[in-house]
Amino acid sequence: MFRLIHIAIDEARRGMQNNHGGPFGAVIVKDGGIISTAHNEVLSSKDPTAHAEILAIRRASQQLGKFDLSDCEIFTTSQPCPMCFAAICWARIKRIHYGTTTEEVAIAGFDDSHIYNIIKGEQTAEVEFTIIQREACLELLQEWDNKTDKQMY
Ligand SMILES: Nc1ccnc(=O)[nH]1
Repeated sequence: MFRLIHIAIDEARRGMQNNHGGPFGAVIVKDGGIISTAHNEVLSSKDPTAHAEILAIRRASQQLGKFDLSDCEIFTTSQPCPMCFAAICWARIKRIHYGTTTEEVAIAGFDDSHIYNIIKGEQTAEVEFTIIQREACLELLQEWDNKTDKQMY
């Protein structure tokens, strides 16, 4: 348990020292064995979605050859941001072990809490939403619904 979070911390530190991104690391574990490790690579990969948890999920899925990680747990140095939490939900990971909280991460300059507040309806997003071509997009959904060989995930 402690060993696994320390692997995430070491990974985060390595990424931070190499200027790959912020101080974040993650490890995905199955039956006590490490499936993947990752650190934040937002800066080095110029990818705003390259959070440690996202990269760890991608690598674990590749490693295990499946998108369902319900038999895995994630160890992450900080409480996942809403994007990563959503990715963890899509991956069906059932247990998150984290070190620092969203509030502590915000103090370090990484403010996930405002996104959580937007989702909770406590703050308005600085993003505009407009609905366009709803009928055409509904048609697309209907096509999926009618598809007989679809694979749900
Ligand atoms: N929990 C996290 C916050 C920000 N970036 C990350 O990679 N991870």
